[in-house]
Amino acid sequence: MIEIKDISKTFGDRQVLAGISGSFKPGDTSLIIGGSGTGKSVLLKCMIGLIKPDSGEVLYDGRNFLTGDLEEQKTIRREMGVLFQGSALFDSKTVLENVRFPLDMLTEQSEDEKINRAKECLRRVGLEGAGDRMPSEISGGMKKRVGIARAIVLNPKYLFCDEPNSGLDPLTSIKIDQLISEITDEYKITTVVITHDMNSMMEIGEKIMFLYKGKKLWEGNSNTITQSDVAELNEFIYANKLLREMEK
Ligand SMILES: Nc1ncnc2c1ncn2[C@@H]1O[C@H](COP(=O)(O)OP(=O)(O)OP(=O)(O)O)[C@@H](O)[C@H]1O
Repeated sequence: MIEIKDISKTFGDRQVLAGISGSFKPGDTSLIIGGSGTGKSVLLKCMIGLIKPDSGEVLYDGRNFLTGDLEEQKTIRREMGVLFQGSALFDSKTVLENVRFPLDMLTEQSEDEKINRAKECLRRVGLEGAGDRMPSEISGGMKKRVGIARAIVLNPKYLFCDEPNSGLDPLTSIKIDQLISEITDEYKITTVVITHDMNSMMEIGEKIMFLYKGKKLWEGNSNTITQSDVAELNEFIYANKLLREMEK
């Protein structure tokens, strides 16, 4: 379980996050949604320790990530998997080398153990046999899968995905969403996904948090999202639908 309490962040004279609180449960794929520039990525970065909030708390199963001692922070960091926007693969490494990279950096496992674990993760994301290929030789959807395999290679308790659907066609997007959701459920991971994608909201939104100008204006799930009486959320959904219609 991840709990965030009253997170605020200001850059210069611009307040980007204004007291955000909420919780995320194991086995749930929780979504953070909202328009461009509303603070989604900054919130995610505060949660994973890439940005220090001005105030507030981030608790990982009760452990305070921001004020805990360095050893504890390191332990929590090792329990996180992150799928970055654009997959962030190393172009000069093969698919298998990309997936085993966290094992090389953070474990003392033997060569065989690392190769076997990386292969196991590639198998889990449906890329068995693609280990020797280079990132430039595979599709965008496959790259996301490699990114997911790398994010789960250390068996994370917490998984963070920043716009996992960006740049993908609708069908591939759905498959990637399903994969993230299945893995979350299977390993009882606490997963937090930032997305703009309306399909994702309807398909995998077990918990959805809507941000608007740095504030949490609404919280619910895919069943309740279309019944909200929050005007800003309704506008966001409407704009999303319109965009989707125009793309057809
Ligand atoms: N390191 C930084 N320094 C200064 N301002 C920043 C920094 N990071 C983000 N911002 C600003 O904070 C605001 C929120 O940015 P953020 O990236 O969180 O938006 P977002 O909701 O993720 O948007 P998008 O969907 O377009 O990615 C933006 O105005 C951005 O310019």
